[in-house]
Amino acid sequence: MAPPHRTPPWGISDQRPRTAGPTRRSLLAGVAALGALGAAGCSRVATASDVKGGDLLDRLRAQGVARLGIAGEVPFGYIDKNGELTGEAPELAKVIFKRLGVDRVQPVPTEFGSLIPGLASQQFDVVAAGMYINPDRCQQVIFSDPDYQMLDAYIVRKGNPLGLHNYRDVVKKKAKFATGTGYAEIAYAVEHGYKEDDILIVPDQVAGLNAVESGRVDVFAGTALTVRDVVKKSSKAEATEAFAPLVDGKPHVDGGGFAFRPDETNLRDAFNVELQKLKKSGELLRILKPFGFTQNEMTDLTAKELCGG
Ligand SMILES: CC1=N[C@H](C(=O)O)[C@@H](O)CN1
Repeated sequence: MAPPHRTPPWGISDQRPRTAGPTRRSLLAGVAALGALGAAGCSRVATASDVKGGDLLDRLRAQGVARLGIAGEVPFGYIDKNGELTGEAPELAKVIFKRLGVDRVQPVPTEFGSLIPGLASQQFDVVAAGMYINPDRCQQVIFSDPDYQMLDAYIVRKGNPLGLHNYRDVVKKKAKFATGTGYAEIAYAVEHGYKEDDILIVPDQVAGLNAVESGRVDVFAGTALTVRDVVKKSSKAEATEAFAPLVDGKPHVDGGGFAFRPDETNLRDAFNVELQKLKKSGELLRILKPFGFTQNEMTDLTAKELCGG
């Protein structure tokens, strides 16, 4: 097999004709021209390479694009049937990044459980998947304030034959339980006494629906909006009423937001300022409404509160 093509280091064993690339003289002329522009008082838009390694927001502005980690979950972040990036989180991110001077966003799809590792390993700049903000995740990433609040629901077989309405029912009735990779619902089931090794972890809500329809499991847990959406086309399964899982014995309402790498506080803070403006003006609800969000999902909770103070 031929070895992969490598660009040789500049000037060393470069086989291209010398006329193809810039000569030392033309490079110096370019530098001189830029200097002259500066001296004449003309400003130049910074390019990505100018701000390499600096503040992420400066870099994104220079690049003109922010990469969003999404998990193919309707209605939070997904590619629609026309191949377009959409969902509550990407649509909100588009508006906020534009206001921050970043013209475009670009999707990087992955599984939900790979969002935090993908963010940490620079696969994307921000997680825009409606991720719930909780103390465990706050050890690994920093969050914007939540843009919505949410309850959970289950996918069950039509008629809900085992009568599963919350995690206590699941444990009591020894139901076969599934949820998605990396989902917060794993910890909720465990908190209620379900053995972690007995949980079937599937890649996403569509696989969860299939598992319920085929009888491999009795129940799949997800956000109320995710579950409601995915059962729409099923003749064999339905969504339960939304409910609040118990955390430390008390009903818990989740809040979802955007996750950033721990040292990107500048970007997170700038993002929060714009998010708060959208909350105040009511634009936030207008952006989220097409995805099934209502006034009930609007929240004043903060990331600090959800991270545990
Ligand atoms: C939007 C979303 N939130 C939950 C979580 O953050 O774990 C999971 O249900 C996966 N999807």
